Amino acid sequence: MQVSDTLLAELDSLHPRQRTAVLHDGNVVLRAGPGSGKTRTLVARIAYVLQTQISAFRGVACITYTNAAAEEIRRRVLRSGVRAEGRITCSTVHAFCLNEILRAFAHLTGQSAPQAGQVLNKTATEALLQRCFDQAGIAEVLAQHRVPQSTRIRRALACNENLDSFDPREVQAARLYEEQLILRGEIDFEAMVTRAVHIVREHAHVRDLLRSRFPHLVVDEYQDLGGVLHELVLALRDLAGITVFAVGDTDQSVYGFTGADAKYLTELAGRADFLDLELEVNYRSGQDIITAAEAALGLSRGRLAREGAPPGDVNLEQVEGGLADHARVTCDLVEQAQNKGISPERIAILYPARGRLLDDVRSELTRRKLDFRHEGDDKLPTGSLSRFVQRCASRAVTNYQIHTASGADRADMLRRTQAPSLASLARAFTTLRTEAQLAPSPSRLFVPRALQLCLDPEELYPAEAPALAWLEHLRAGLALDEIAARHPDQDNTSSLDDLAGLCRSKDLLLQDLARGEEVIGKVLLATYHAAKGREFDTVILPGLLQGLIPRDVHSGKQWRKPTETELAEQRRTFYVALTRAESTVTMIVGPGYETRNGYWMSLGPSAFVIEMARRLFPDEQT
Ligand SMILES: Nc1ncnc2c1ncn2[C@@H]1O[C@H](COP(=O)(O)OP(=O)(O)OP(=O)(O)O)[C@@H](O)[C@H]1O
Repeated sequence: MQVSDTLLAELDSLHPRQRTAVLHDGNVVLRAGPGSGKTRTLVARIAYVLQTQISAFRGVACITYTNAAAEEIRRRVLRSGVRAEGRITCSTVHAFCLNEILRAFAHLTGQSAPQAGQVLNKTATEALLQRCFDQAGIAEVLAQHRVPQSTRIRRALACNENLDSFDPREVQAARLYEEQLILRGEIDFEAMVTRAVHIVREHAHVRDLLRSRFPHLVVDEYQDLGGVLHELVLALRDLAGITVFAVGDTDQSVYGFTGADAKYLTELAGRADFLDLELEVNYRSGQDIITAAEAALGLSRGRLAREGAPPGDVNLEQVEGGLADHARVTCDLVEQAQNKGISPERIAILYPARGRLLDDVRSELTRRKLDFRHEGDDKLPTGSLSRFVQRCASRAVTNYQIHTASGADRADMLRRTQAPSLASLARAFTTLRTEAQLAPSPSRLFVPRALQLCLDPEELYPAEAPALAWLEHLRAGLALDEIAARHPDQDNTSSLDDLAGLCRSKDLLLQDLARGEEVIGKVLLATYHAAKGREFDTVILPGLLQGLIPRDVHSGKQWRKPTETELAEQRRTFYVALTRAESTVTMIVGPGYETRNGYWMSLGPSAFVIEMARRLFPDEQT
């Protein structure tokens, strides 16, 4: 089979080791540091496999940590000139297990696929867990504060791991919870994976069907996925014979609190049937940034910047007062960067956790009229129906922009557009209807036609149009309420009403619904965790103060000092934040901070920054 020119050019531009990973005829583990091109290699691998290794009737399954990452990878594969629509299934592990295993094969295993409202949402999950906590006699802590811990226990149970380190009452609550799910015929996120593993292990014909549909499986951010996913990958590899391509970085493992463990990546890499490759070049950051980040991590990985890359700037700003000073300096730095011509979306302000620091930075940005987007504000409802609406909004905005552009720009915009295609929206719509067990549409053309009417630029819904009117149009045009009422995912049941409520109360514009669109022209304000996998020209890290990072951990009852393991994980999140920067990273330290209750904590700069400085400048007094 022939390789397209775009893919050939991409293969040519890769480092020989990246290329080896793409072309290897077998399982691969690619372990590499930040900015080393893991995602780029993964995208090239998917494109290469689709184009040359498998027939047009088969596809590649790609598992990512977030929906946003899944969408980004899908887009990048489509841009590589590969005819992949319908052949690439990019989703989170939960969506993969639910849609591609449980829903797809439930009927072959004597079980029924989840019915209306049987896939629990967050609120229902917490309520059920609370009942199990009550039954297990845990009165001193609310279950909603122990969800990550319960997840860890459930994962350990599913993998038959040692449970001695857990509170036996919480283990009992987790067991009760599992029993309740089965009794009630319900399923939640965690159970999707364990049940999928069970089905794959127990049913040979399911394995055969999975292998013929997806002879290749690609997994991103392997270090952040827990033991159950690892079991699934091993079952797909060893029992179903699916070829696996996994990428990850043990130094960027930051979800240990939910049971993720980088040891699974190491284990996979140690297997004889996997080619274990490492990449050493960091294509993102200058050498000074790389060296500083490794000093912060406390591990000398010896990674190198690409040849000829400027060294980058690593700055330390010291303020005299509290968090208001951090906010002021942060905004000064944003203004200076913008004055140098750096576009707002290439600047990120990253913070360790919500609290007064975030409040102060937010108010100062607003006061100075600096346009920013805080990830976490105005959160749109979760769930596949809400996501579908957002993707339609993205298409509608893009349609309008293309429609109103001049002839020459139009061709360029069509080439560069990241909005989902009509075909992929039609497919997502059909999937939603099928999942809701609604009759198929009257004709093959009905869906694209109905969608086109809702997204038609002649309707003149520009990016700045009020989102509510557009949403009502879409709801009616595609009878979305019918889906909401019958869909198994509780997340979908009220999401249309919730979306409409948000549009009304916050006067949202169409561009606010269009995923990704709103990032343009705005500085990003996000947590270290949310910045994972992304890159910016300039990164500003305010609030590097002892007590904020590293910070105490809430154990459900009270605050306590982090354990060694938790401390190491917090250090890795700081490392992740530092390594997002291409040219400049500025750390802001000071004598202390005031809490939301008004107490002054004078604990000085973060120990992570002090340790980093000591490693970088061993002869100087810090
Ligand atoms: N061979 C290469 N030549 C030039 N640039 C490259 C190469 N490989 C990757 N890059 C660029 O380096 C940057 C980082 O790549 P990518 O996001 O794939 O890295 P990553 O390993 O996934 O990073 P992280 O783990 O930090 O998320 C991107 O801008 C990418 O285009």
